[in-house]
Amino acid sequence: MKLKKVDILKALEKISAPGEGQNLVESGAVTNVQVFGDEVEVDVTIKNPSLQAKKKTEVEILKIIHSEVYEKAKIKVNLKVDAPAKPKVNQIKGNPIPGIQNIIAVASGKGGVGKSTITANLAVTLAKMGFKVGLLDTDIYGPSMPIMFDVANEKPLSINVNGKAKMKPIENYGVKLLSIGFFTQPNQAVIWRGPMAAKALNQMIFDAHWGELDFLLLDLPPGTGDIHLSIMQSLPVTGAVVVSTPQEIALADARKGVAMFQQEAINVPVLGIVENMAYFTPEELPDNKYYIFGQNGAKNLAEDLDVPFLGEMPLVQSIREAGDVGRPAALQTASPIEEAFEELTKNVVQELVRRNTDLPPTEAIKITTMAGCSAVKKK
Ligand SMILES: Nc1ncnc2c1ncn2[C@@H]1O[C@H](COP(=O)(O)OP(=O)(O)OP(=O)(O)O)[C@@H](O)[C@H]1O
Repeated sequence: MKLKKVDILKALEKISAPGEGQNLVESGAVTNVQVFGDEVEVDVTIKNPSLQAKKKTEVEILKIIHSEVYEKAKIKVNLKVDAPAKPKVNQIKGNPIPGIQNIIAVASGKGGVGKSTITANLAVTLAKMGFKVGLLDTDIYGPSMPIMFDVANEKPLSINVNGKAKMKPIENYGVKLLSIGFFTQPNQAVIWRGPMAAKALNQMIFDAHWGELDFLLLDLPPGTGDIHLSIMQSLPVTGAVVVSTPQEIALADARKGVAMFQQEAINVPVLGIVENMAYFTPEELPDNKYYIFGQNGAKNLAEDLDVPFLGEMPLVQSIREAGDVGRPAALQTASPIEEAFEELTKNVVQELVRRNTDLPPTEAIKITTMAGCSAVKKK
């Protein structure tokens, strides 16, 4: 059968690209149609860059030509994306903290997805790379950093700095740590509410002697509550990392987490999404992977939301054990876990460098190269 270009165009007038009002022909999305006998080649350019939109457009083109023109037509779709340039909205809030170059907030929508584990391991990996690192555990509901860093019984001392009393962070594995956990009894329910918690946090930031830091990591509480809003508004947060497992309910909450950072009142650039517990690997069978929470969920979410995918971390028993005994797993030298955390950390730094290049040069953002990462051997 010999197909006609005009019939193909007429069929394409019946569909539109996701998120675009006009039909494919009217909007100018179809840039070329060629027919050779029963073969059709359609060039189309859409604005929505998500994988879903691309797939949907392609499938709809095939369907409409098969149903309206010729059911055995051999169709090739050449799909391009021409996303409108997003305005740069990366505005740093709050006053810069003298000596602290970059503040990275680590968040998750859902609790228990491994946000604190990822934060602790990012911190020790950055320290191993030669960066000066601080970690502030702001999780008022379940501060876990004192245990993860094996300093649960320590109390920060008050020191005198230029005539002012300052709180001295506890240091272990090259990371300076302050946590709400240092100021609460282990068995006491934490019922600090918004303003009080925000005040305590502000003290740990502004009345602490952090010294010079390349990175201050914030372990945020799970969810998207008031405490997040006040932290983000009072601190010059350089970027946010969102942790999720590949599971549907975790992803729905991670999506809310990303939306929180991107909303106007907060407006913190999202450095990317980490997929934790991406698959289970038994220690004795390191090549076996079991996708118990589903496969690539966070990776697909990152693509869908058009934010960077920073990497995946397997579910490994020794990561949990290392957290429980207070020695983050990334400290196990020459292990696959150490390598995986190095890869993840490099991706975070790379995204941060990219963000900093885009951002206005404020005091809060100074790291503009990955020089420090050269300490880590490339695979
Ligand atoms: N990749 C992993 N492999 C094995 N165990 C993990 C992994 N990531 C986290 N865990 C374990 O899962 C549990 C929950 O992790 P973690 O406390 O880091 O989560 P969270 O998201 O910070 O939780 P919340 O914010 O609700 O307190 C911990 O016991 C931790 O050791």
